[in-house]
Amino acid sequence: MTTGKPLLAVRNVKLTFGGITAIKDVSFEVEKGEFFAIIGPNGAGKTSMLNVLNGVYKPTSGTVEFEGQPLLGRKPADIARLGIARTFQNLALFEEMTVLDNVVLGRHHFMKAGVLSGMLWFGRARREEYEARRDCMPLIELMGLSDIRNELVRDLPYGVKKRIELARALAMRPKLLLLDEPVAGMNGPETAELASWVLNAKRELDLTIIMIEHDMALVTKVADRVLVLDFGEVICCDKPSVAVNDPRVIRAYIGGTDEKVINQATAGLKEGSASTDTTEKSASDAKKESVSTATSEDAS
Ligand SMILES: Nc1ncnc2c1ncn2[C@@H]1O[C@H](COP(=O)(O)OP(=O)(O)OP(=O)(O)O)[C@@H](O)[C@H]1O
Repeated sequence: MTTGKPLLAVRNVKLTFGGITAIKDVSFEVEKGEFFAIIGPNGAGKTSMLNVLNGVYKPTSGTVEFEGQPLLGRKPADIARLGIARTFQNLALFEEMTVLDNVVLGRHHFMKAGVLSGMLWFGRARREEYEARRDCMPLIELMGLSDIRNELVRDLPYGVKKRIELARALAMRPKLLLLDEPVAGMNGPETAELASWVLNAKRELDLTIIMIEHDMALVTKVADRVLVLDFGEVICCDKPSVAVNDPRVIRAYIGGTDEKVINQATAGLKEGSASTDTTEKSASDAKKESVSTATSEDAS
């Protein structure tokens, strides 16, 4: 983690939809290199916040700065060009295209010829497409997708599809990666595996990450800090080990004050922070796998 100016500064952001206030006066900063999580009960304003950060929603008031530059008023594509990429809760891959083609799509906002002529494969588009494919190969290797790069996405398991989506976001060469519930719908081993790929990519590509996630076990394992929202307000912003002990956080999750229920909820929240062994081991395995893949491809 670095000191000095934050990579991202969100100040006094408010967002309303008609009579509904989704975000109320939210402020926080994210340092370069941080793994920052946003959690909170359903309807707390997490997705709305992510949509503000990548320009889909324009807040009613407040400011957002990325590397000292104002983000508000910019279109999502401009924000992507500045270095903020995003994955989605629901898979948004092209099932009838190959793994490589899907990842290359992440490069298209850098290309001048446009997606359609790129697909039709002529003129400048042909050269740009070739360069985009070449640029994506190290990422394909880093994400352990080399062996299946020419397979159709529709034939692949869900966990691999999530990894492809991650690779496509990385193809945008982001400085800040926004992850929207990356392990939603996954079981324990699938979650641990995807977490290892995310941590591997973060380390290798020097990324800063903001992740929305309901899985507290994952949050406590990977996040440096966690912002807890409830009804659009910040109720805690601290290390996961501190957040899971904060009575406001526990109350927000269980919606009551009964001592016995709070103790049970506390135990549940803390479970995730008990050990980091599985994720760290998997991350190191993932790294080894990607390095060995790259080595064997180089040799052939
Ligand atoms: N486009 C919209 N139009 C109207 N209301 C919206 C819109 N988007 C979000 N909201 C409202 O804003 C509030 C916050 O929603 P948001 O989706 O950001 O919460 P969340 O924390 O991401 O919830 P979940 O965990 O269920 O995804 C909710 O009351 C929601 O109904």
